[in-house]
Amino acid sequence: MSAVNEKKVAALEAVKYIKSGMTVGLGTGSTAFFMIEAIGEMVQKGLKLTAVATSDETEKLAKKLGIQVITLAEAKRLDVTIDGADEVDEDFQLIKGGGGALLREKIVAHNSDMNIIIADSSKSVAKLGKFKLPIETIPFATQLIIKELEGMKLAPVQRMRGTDDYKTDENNDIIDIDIWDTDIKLTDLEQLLKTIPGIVETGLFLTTTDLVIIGKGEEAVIKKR
Ligand SMILES: O=C(CO)[C@H](O)[C@H](O)COP(=O)(O)O
Repeated sequence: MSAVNEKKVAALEAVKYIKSGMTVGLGTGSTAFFMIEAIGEMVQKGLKLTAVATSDETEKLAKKLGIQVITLAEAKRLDVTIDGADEVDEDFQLIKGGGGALLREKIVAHNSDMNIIIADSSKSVAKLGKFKLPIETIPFATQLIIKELEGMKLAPVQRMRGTDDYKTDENNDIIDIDIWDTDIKLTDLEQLLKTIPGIVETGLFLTTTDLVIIGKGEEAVIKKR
């Protein structure tokens, strides 16, 4: 079965956790797309919910499908957030940010009572780091941060869109780094990166995930923390 179908299988399983009256965090990316589409259908059939979007793209899609989108401040707290991931390991640790929405995604995850990650089977890994870890930086500091990360042997590469710097919804930059060979523990690496002024957020989501739903063939494999 194709990755696209596995994404859909995982998404359709995840929306079963949504109940009427909930405030739901909507993730970003091609897997989250199927979840948002399914929630749109549920809303059209009469389900009442409010949603907080993790990116401008998600907000646009949700509104188009008739989902009521509110701000995080209005929501105060979310019942459940469903989002994709670039990699997920056996300890519920993730790399996210391939789609560049890591900052809002991490804020929304932090403010959710339950976080469900949906992914196709290729995202399930024994060890994080084949996927380059995205970090979001303030443009004022980006070039100096790149130099610092080079010194840490993390092979930083600034993300581009064509010939322009890639920009996040917050108008920040993304630097993708290679953590595969680092012997620094992930929790320490996360802390270390956050001590560098100008790094706003990293794509390491180490503690927020409660449930992982992997589409494997026609089946949804559910893993609970
Ligand atoms: O973190 C993300 C966006 O910032 C996405 O969840 C991640 O990139 C996975 O995307 P996709 O479902 O398209 O593979």
